[in-house]
Amino acid sequence: MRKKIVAGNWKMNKNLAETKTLLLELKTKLTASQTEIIVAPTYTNLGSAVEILEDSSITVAAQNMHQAENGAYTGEISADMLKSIGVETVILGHSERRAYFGETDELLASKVNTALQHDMTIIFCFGEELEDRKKNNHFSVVENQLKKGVFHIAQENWKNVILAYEPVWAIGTGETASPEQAQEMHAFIRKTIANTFSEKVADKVSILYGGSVKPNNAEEIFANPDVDGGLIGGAALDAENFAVIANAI
Ligand SMILES: O=C[C@H](O)COP(=O)(O)O
Repeated sequence: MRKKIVAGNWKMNKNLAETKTLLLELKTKLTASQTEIIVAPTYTNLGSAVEILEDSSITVAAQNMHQAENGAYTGEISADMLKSIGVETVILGHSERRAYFGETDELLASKVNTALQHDMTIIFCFGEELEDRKKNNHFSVVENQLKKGVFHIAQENWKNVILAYEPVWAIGTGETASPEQAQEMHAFIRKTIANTFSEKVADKVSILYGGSVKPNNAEEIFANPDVDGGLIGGAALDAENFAVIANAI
């Protein structure tokens, strides 16, 4: 049985006080959830988030990390730093990191390696742009991102991998992939993993959908057999909305 996961990527939102308020609201609203819940506040609030969620089943992820162990990389955060405050999961490859911070497939492969060497769980994001879909290139773009970003991972390390398919045209736009488009792509991803590794790896890996998931569309997206949950942006910033989405699986 694959894990069902709903993760909230808070991006650059919520100061410390706001973070504490939202986390306390989530703790009260999500007590009965069977789904694995992950929240990714900004770096400055990760330590507080870990403390606040200590007695709950909600876990904390970082939104990014550097590939080096340590050194002269002003402004960067290492895997060891994250682990030292109790953060065991990291989002890598988000389209905003790729687009605004020049993160390439090669750089991401290196971050993936570092995170896995530290026994962290990665939420690896990828997805095509609107132009790719219009030209019917979306399958090859996604396959290429997977090949370059995660297909070098040793079979035994796939237990620490969560994939997040996020079509760039659906992120923060209010436009979402239709349930059919999401299922079609997720099935393609799973088949590609089965062909590259094994049916067992493909069956086990959770593939999340991200891109304008809201309380009113979560259920139909999550109902697809190859959609194992969601990576939620805007709607994760409100406890009520996030709880509805988390309970929609
Ligand atoms: O990481 C989350 C995704 O970028 C989705 O964001 P969104 O739900 O605001 O479209």
